[in-house]
Amino acid sequence: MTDKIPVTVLTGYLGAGKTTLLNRILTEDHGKRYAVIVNEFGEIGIDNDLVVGADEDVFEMNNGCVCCTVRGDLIRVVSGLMKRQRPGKPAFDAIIVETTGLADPGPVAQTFFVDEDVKAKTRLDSVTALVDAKHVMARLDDSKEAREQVAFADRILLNKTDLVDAATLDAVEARLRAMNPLAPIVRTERARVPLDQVLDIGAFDLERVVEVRPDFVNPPHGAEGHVHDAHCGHDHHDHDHDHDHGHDHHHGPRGHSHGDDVRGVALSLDRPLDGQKFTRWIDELLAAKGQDILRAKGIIDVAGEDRRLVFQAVHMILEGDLQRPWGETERRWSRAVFIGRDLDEAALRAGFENCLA
Ligand SMILES: Nc1nc2c(ncn2[C@@H]2O[C@H](COP(=O)(O)OP(=O)(O)OP(=O)(O)O)[C@@H](O)[C@H]2O)c(=O)[nH]1
Repeated sequence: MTDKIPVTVLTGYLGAGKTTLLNRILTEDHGKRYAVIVNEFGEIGIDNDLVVGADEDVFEMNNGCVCCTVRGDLIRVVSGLMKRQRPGKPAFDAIIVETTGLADPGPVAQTFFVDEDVKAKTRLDSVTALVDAKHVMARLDDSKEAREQVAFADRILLNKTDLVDAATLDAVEARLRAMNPLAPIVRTERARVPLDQVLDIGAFDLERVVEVRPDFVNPPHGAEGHVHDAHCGHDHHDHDHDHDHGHDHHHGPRGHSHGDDVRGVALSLDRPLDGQKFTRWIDELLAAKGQDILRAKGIIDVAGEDRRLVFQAVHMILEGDLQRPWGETERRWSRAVFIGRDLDEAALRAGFENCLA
């Protein structure tokens, strides 16, 4: 048991603070080597690039959504990791999986029980959910995924405590507690938490999960959560995406929709943008449409600037700063992703292109 590599799954709605926690873990002086698996939205690779020191230890699942294709991806990535070795021991001390904000963590957790190879070498240590204290109430009302994430967690970090008052925090905590009576709730700002409270805590409780979801370890073919394996008689990676997974989303060529109306729009440009124009555009856009924009983020090539402008938004709350310089051989380009309801892709694209220097 103890020589199995612990796996921590980070879940939480769009913008709750998963990457913030991940970066905290990776920068802390712990002498451990972590393999990090991130879910990438579409092909433009923003998330991977926002993980500090993103290097050979960060692995991508390229699909932005944890439907069965990504579970296949996850099995492939984890199996690959297990084959690596340091002298006398595995190549990594632990694995951290950051799921997308729109994912139900159940299928990801399931991967560590269903695939024999993965099961033999890893142990699911915990599913930790990040919660955005400011926005979570509305999301618990309107998003099934947000509710699943809270219900499924072994540990909850009630994050962004700086953005709300004490009464709101108490109300949020009471609601989380009602949805998940067992998971300890830790209040955090910028996901600041002692790492021994989130890593290697042995919190995942299969019995509890099986009580809530009896099919957890062995969902039937065709059911949500089913993992295709050798017994299915078809190749997992090649199957057609249009068939019915028993849940309600599909992937388009650019956008990605989830549930009825939440979708993503990815934009990119190979020419530099005018920094002032871009700032004005994003400010005005969030002021006008911030209710519908659940999440926006991007890395911008600003004309006349050597550093990368990174912006992040959760609804109307925008943060942006100039971060590290572009590398000598790095491709300089601007990428942005918007995830929300009723997004007007053509208008977003036109607005973005209007910012060209
Ligand atoms: N005010 C405040 N902002 C925070 C806190 N934690 C994170 N943020 C900001 O919230 C935004 C989203 O944080 P991320 O860590 O990228 O969130 P995420 O869950 O990884 O987002 P997705 O992967 O897109 O779902 C960023 O701008 C963070 O700087 C906090 O405690 N307080």
